[in-house]
Amino acid sequence: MSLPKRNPRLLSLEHLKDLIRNDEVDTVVIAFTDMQGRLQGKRLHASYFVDVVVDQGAEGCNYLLGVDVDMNTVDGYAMTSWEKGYGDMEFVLDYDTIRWLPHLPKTVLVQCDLVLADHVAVEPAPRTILKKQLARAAELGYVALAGTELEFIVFDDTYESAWNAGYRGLTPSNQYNVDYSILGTTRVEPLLRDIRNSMHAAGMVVEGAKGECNLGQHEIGFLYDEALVTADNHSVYKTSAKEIAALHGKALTFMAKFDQREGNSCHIHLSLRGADGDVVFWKDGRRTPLYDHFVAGVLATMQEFTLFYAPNVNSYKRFADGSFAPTAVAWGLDNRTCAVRLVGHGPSARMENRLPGGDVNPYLALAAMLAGGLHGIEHELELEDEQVGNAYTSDKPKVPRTLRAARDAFTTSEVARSVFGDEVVDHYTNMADVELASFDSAVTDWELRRGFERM
Ligand SMILES: NC(=O)CC[C@H](N)C(=O)O
Repeated sequence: MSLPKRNPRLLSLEHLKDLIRNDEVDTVVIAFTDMQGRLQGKRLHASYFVDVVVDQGAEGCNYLLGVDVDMNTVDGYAMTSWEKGYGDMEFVLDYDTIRWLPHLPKTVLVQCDLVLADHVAVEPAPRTILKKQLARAAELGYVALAGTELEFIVFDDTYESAWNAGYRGLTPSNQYNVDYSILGTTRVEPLLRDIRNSMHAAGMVVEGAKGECNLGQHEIGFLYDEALVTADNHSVYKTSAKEIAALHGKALTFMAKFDQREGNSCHIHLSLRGADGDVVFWKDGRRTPLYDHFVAGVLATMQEFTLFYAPNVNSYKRFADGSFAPTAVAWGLDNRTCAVRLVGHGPSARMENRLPGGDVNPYLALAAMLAGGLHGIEHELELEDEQVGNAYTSDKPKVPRTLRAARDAFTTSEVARSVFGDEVVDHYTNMADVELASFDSAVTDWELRRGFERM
């Protein structure tokens, strides 16, 4: 077996320079993925990119790793604050990530790492966090292969009208459950096709699309790749899908739970390979001890690392019994009621983590799965017996039910502190604290509906 090759539709720097010289590219977006999983960065004129940025790099304010989703400056972060003057961090362009954004005219994207003035990596940056775990895996002789499966819900409203309506009374693009429905998905095909074909041209291997259960819910699947490539692709796809929906006059959401029907998941598939791509999870027709230790480690750390799988208040609304989203920390063979489902055999043997929702940060979730799995390998953790039958009604340990519970489990986790480091654990604990304080001060429409007249 060999490892996945670099996608031929990605561009080299030399090729990009030619395209700019021939005026086929006039805009270069440089961006990194922030804590919330968003692409943040700048649009550069292509000539400025070639003449200046390729040699000198670019900077951005370090508050980008210390704001909430509304871009409010908030307290509690060690690396960035008013006291520290909110200085710059450097964008280090990763020229292995140059790609077309085909839905935008003459535009390409370059993804970035973040370093401080002294060229030290910014520890709490999601891409840094994943790279650190990939380096740990490499030290042990392994490469991580991964795939992420994002679900989303499409509405026939624009983002602007949805915002102005307070997200009430929106029209989903399908009126009924379109799970696997060809007819139902054909209704949304102009948008889905545009996303699939754009992402193909952007250097991803698109498998296909299928309908899902909630009204207007769909999923576009991509082939697995090395974990960093998959996380990069995931970030680009998520932003592009929203941009393309907007071009179609529609809005789509990846939020974990839009309403009381099925939520949006982001199942993550992961396996290890040897450094040359050799299969290490399967031998002589069965799972290897290494595979079992890995899965045992993911399960052992699942509650402590749930903050990285379910980062928002809303993420926890998804964990409902009988919803295909997990509530039990259990593993099973092709069992969709468990948080961990083992699928495939031989070279395709892999674990599926069903915990993450569409709001997950792929770098953090992949880092958590790797950190947990490597912990299992290093400590040769024994894999418990598989869950047979319905895990929802089993007596298995439960997935944390709230962001507060996940935050407490994360911040007190010795494993988290040893594998991610105190700086990272404290940073993301603060992120959870900020979200919780904001949510605790909000009066929800649920409270108004119950309390305004009748209490
Ligand atoms: N495809 C599925 O298994 C459905 C997953 C479900 N939508 C969830 O939120 O977890």
